Amino acid sequence: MKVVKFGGSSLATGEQVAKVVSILNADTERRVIVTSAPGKRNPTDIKVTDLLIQYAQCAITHQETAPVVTQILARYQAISDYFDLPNEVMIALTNRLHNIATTTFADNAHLLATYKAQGELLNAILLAAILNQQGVPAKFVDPQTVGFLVGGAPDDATVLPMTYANLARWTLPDTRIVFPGFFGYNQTGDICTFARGGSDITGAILSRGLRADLYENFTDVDAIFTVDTHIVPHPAMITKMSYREMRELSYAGFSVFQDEAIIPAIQGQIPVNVKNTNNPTAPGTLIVPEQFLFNPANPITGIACSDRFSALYLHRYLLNKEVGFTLKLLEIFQKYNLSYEHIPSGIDDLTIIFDRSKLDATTIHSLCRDIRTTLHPDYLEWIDDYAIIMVVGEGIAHTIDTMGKIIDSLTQNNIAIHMINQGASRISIMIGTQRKDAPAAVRHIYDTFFVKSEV
Ligand SMILES: Nc1ncnc2c1ncn2[C@@H]1O[C@H](COP(=O)(O)OP(=O)(O)O)[C@@H](O)[C@H]1O
Ligand SMILES: N[C@@H](CC(=O)OP(=O)(O)O)C(=O)O
Repeated sequence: MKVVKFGGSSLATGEQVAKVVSILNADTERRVIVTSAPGKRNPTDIKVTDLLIQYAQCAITHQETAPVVTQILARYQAISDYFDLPNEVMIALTNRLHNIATTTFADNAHLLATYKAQGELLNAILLAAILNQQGVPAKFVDPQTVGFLVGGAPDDATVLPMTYANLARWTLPDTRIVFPGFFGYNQTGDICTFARGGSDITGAILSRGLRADLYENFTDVDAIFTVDTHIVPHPAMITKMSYREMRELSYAGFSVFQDEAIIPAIQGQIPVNVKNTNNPTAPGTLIVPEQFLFNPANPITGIACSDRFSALYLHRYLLNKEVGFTLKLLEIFQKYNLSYEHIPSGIDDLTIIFDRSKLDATTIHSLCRDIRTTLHPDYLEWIDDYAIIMVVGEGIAHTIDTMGKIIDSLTQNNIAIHMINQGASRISIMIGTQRKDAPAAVRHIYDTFFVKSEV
């Protein structure tokens, strides 16, 4: 049995949904289908999830909601019209979208989560109707009815362990299942969503819970590329990679697969196949456990780059001899309810790397003030202009010259390295640079390890 997730790009229009129907028709093992909300139809389009956020914001601020509701419904109507579905389907979707406006929520965070989740929910109802009309018996399943339970923040949920027990008890019907991605229910029955891109997580949870043979993740590219195509045009494709390579690369910028989604797949040892809805016979990228031989000719699988980080640099002589310095620092972070991403350190220096999206200017200001007064560093600098490049490959642990080659490729091209750290995982090397230097740095590293690209 396969769990198949279709991303927003695969469900954005009637034409795309028709491709989804053929993909399902081509393989009866594709039993559990996870939907995203309709995504962008062109680069300037707005995803339905973003329209739903606007809808929620209008509701919270008591502004008129009719224009955005019309825009959202038009997206589903266009798909419904493509298949000439009976009116009842759109009436049901319209009622659901209007009904949430009359629901009472514990707070605005829960309101926002419920509004956002409608994108995948309505799309799952619509897709089930389309499949039935196209002769593929299918049933919409609400996550609540099978005990798909989550905890944590309403907009950043995590799956509860009992979900797996609930899924193990579920006997799948003979029809296909259409299951909305991106959200679950907490134990008080409120909708909570995963982080953005989280339909990938739903697919991985279902794959593990239902012990699928394969988790197919359909998107709009033939495979996962070795590097961002905006930086290197026509890069090499990754045919096979390990779970932990995917985890590191998605964390550092490969947005094609949500970075938390690999975890349930690892726990269940479910292989993941990223494939293209627009070219379904292409083999795509297979993500599997690490027990396969790496290519000795190239230890690198991919190079990711992200500028969503900031760094706090601290210098104090004899830091290495001072007991409790890092503990006090971590206590300050705890006071601010702040998690950090990495802490590379030297004898007298410490750099703490944060996810910039979790911090505002006021917090940064008072955090730095607290550190100065509590820890008296000789030098403290907040570095907003920070990019991280992650060079990832199972082969890194088996070679001795990879780090040297990376450093050479950057220094020979006058790119200043602010931080370099061979990850504790032994399969990644992290490099901090100024943001402006990051794309060129990625290109030079790529050209060192892969066939030179056309620029
Ligand atoms: N290394 C990479 N390989 C392939 N695609 C990538 C990579 N990094 C980022 N992407 C982007 O991920 C997109 C697919 O992910 P996403 O937009 O979430 O798709 P979906 O709508 O299917 O969920 C691709 O169109 C591409 O722009
Ligand atoms: N629709 C949600 C969840 C998701 O996974 O979407 P997509 O499959 O289009 O990345 C979002 O936009 O975040």
